[in-house]
Amino acid sequence: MWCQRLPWLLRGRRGSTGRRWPWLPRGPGPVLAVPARCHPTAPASPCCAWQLHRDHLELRYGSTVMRLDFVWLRDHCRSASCYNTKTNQRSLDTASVDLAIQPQAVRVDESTLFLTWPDGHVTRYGLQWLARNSYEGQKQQVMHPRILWNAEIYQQAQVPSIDCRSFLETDEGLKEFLQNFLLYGIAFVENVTPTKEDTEILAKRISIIRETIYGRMWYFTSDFSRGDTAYTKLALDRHTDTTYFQEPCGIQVFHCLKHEGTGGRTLLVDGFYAAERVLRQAPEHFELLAKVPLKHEYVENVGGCHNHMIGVGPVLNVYPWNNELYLIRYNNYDRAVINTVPHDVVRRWYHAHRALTAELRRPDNELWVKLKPGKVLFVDNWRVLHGREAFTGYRQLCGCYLTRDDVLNTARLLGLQA
Ligand SMILES: C[N+](C)(C)CCCC[C@H](N)C(=O)O
Ligand SMILES: O=C(O)CCC(=O)C(=O)O
Ligand SMILES: [Fe+2]
Repeated sequence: MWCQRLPWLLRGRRGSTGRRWPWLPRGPGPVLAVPARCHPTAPASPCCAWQLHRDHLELRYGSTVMRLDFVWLRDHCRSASCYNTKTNQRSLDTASVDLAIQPQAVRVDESTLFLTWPDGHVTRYGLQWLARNSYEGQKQQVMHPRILWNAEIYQQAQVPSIDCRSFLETDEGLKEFLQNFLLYGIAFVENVTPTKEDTEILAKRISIIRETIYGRMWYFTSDFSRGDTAYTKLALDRHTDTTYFQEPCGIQVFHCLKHEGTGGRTLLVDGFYAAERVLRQAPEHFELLAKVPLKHEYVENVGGCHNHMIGVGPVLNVYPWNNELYLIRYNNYDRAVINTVPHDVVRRWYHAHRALTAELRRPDNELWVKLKPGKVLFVDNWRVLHGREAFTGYRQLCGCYLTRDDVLNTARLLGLQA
């Protein structure tokens, strides 16, 4: 094991003596002429040590140990001939790189890795850039910082609603709104004129509206104009929408324009909080919910509306490299026949689904709000489940779906991590 002999692993941080530790590659003879070594670095910069292997460079920078494949190192070259910094696009034809490529020479100073390739081309990498962009660096990072909540956590946080004018007219207002939205998966704008047109203006401030089979901006009342229980007065248990799309809608906007009657409160539940609890209590349940693909389906034949949508995917969708949850697909109404799961897994899946449902239904996870004209709710439909209480009387909601990429785009342009 080479690491047993590497001083930086024994000593933690590199000492201040500036002494070099020569290192010989192990295994069946040295593969490259370049000797690996731990280099002295400026006192303030993290220790850097490196070692060459047959097909990759192993580099320790601070606490990150990176294994950088030679083809990867050639492919990501940021030199003027390989990368267009005006368009931020690769110009290098990756298919022209020899898949057995090895650098001819390697050098590291306190901030930069220099590689010379067999054709004489020189590639430079900032060590910080490598630490951020390596697989190991990504693994340590979360893609989306979030605050998971139950009702108490959310209420105690006293997340403010953003005033409509500040949202529409200032970057600060918009940024605060988006920060709340990214952290909690829900956010409110208040003092909005209760019309469909004004709601559309809000939506367009952060995103492109995602047109679906329900239209672009939709209005709905309990008139059963469409083949879905949303268009009735019945209670709706917690769910995410459009689970029957290959890519469920990212965000849902709700604006209650009118309600003359009783009931009709909106229920919000942080699906990621519930999933996190399942992970802690029964990781095997979490894993099953993340692995077993299911179908959701929307079959409609009402009036002139004929639709048949199918979406396939697990209940919990995680990034494969760090297991971070990014999408929950949970809609017991729209879940289709389970016919993609082998016999011996079905029962285990039902147990896992029950465990998640039990968490989602814990009363302390339920946030109940009464939507009022003027107050617009944005829900992260990949994370937060919504439902509603049964109601009486005339109730009219308007809203739309947003494309997730465009909301995140706006957030990034304002300097937020999204
Ligand atoms: C929001 N809007 C009323 C337009 C549509 C409702 C869609 C309801 C469907 N069961 C689902 O969960 O996707
Ligand atoms: O009526 C409501 O408050 C919400 C209904 C619903 O779930 C939906 O429109 O997606
Ligand atoms: Fe819904």
